[in-house]
Amino acid sequence: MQAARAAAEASYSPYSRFRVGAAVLAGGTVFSGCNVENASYGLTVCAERIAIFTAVAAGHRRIACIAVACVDAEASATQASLMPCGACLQVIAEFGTADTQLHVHGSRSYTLRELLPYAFRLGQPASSRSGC
Ligand SMILES: O=c1ccn([C@H]2C[C@H](O)[C@@H](CO)O2)c(=O)[nH]1
Ligand SMILES: [Zn+2]
Repeated sequence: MQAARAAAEASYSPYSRFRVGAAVLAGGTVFSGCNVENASYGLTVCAERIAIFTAVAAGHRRIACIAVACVDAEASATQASLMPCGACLQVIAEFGTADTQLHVHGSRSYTLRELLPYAFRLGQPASSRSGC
């Protein structure tokens, strides 16, 4: 959670002014990311996916857990629904397991099973595939 909060400081969020940071534990190393927005709003990528893709780019295929922090949460009227979005849950499903813990905004923790009980999967998970 500390790494997630630190990562949020680099958030590029001039449109939403909503700074989010995420940190994943993979192979004993913490990889972090922040949300990166775009003038073409739909191109925005969440902090969670940046953190996970950074871990994958470093050679990891399995994430142990993920923490997400929004440093602007206290000022936000949407505080009650600060949960990872569906796209990020699907990406967590790709590299985690049903038991992967999500530590959300310092409030409480959830398993992926709780938040995405019916994740879409194609055969073997990415982590156990050989080759690419
Ligand atoms: O779990 C979340 C929810 C939202 N955002 C980002 C996307 C966008 O930049 C801003 C507002 O939705 O927050 C994240 O990074 N992670
Ligand atoms: Zn997301």
